[in-house]
Amino acid sequence: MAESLSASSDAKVETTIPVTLGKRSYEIVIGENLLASAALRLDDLLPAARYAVVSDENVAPLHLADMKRNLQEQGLFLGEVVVKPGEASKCFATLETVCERLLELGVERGDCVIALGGGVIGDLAGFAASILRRGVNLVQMPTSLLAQVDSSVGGKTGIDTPQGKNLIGTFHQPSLVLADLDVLGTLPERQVLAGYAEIVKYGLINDPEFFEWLGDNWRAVLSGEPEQRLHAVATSCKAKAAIVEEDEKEESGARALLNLGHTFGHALEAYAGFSDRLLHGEAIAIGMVLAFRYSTEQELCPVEDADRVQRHFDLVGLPTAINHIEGGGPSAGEMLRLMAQDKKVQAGQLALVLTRGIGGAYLERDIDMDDLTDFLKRECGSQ
Ligand SMILES: NC(=O)c1ccc[n+]([C@@H]2O[C@H](COP(=O)([O-])OP(=O)(O)OC[C@H]3O[C@@H](n4cnc5c(N)ncnc54)[C@H](O)[C@@H]3O)[C@@H](O)[C@H]2O)c1
Ligand SMILES: O=C(O)C(=O)C[C@@H](O)[C@H](O)[C@H](O)COP(=O)(O)O
Ligand SMILES: [Zn+2]
Repeated sequence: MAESLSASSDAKVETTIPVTLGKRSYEIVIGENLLASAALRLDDLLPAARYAVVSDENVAPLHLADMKRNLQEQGLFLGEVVVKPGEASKCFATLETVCERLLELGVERGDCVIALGGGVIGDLAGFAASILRRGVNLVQMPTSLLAQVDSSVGGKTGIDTPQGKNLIGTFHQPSLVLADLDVLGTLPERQVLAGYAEIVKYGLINDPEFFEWLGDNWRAVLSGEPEQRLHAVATSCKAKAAIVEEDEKEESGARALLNLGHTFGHALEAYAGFSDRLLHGEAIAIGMVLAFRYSTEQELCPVEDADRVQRHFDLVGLPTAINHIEGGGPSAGEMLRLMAQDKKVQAGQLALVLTRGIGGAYLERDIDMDDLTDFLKRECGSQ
């Protein structure tokens, strides 16, 4: 295991990963029992701040109490905003409710919003924090596997609109990420699998050894074996931190690699109405398989690699084809219309993260739209 583990005072393991971004640098702390002791860390980090927690109706009853009590004891707790769970909360209406409630609680410029939840809460509360009084502090306390390995790191915040995914948002880096592995114990199995898709993504982008390791250890990662879970979360966070450090605002193309599978996946999520019909991790599992299959058709990627990726997702129980979507998927035409909203589009030209094989992702701006249309007609099983 590559990450350095250190025993904290109560002999729990934890590892800290720095994200080095000049004045916006912060740490990702991954370990056990972190939420209960969060108040102490926060006091060291932002000594003058008070805290308002944004969470959802699933997470708050399970995981808010200890942290809230700690903060209350020190007179640092401003209050909580609890929204409905699920992707549908990443919308203007919920953003408005969250912002207004945070203002009513008296969150000031020097105060801090804590995002306690999955990626939906991280993106929504992060966005609210970035626009409230033109920007207040943010601490990410991710409670889903997906949020611990991806969404809590890197500063992308936002909401969805009917036009597409994450089309309204900001870059707003957190001051700290506290990924408490214990809280994953209450996460439903379907959500664990969805988070696993983003873990596999790091292997597929540029780390074939990690993909290999996941091939041997996926059961332990999914079932929550502490050593393997920690290794998977820490490897993912290190990989994401390195890319974000290189290209914080997705300008050079390096960060776009984190979008492997997402141009297809986001279009599928929009088609499914940003609902439980298709979770983000499920959509990007299908999207990554499509990116590999299209790369194979373009004679960029060995067919064995594309087959291996699909077999791995099939084996773990993630969807791997458009017709796996509950209720059916979009037509090729609908897919292309939704993909055209992707934020990587420049001068109307679609860009895709393609691959030369496992670990060989790259950003391709020269997409042959006839080839892509033919590919999608076959994948969608329709015009
Ligand atoms: N900002 C980024 O860089 C980034 C990266 C990846 C994904 N995302 C976004 O993240 C979102 C997906 O995140 P997600 O998969 O965490 O979804 P989510 O926030 O909807 O959480 C998944 C479900 O699990 C529940 N939950 C969360 N933690 C729990 C726990 N410990 N115990 C019990 N239930 C728990 C939630 O209430 C929800 O029902 C998408 O909107 C996606 O676009 C953002
Ligand atoms: O952090 C990034 O950069 C990513 O692309 C990570 C993705 O997993 C994540 O889903 C992100 O929200 C997608 O970003 P978007 O800019 O395509 O909306
Ligand atoms: Zn994603």
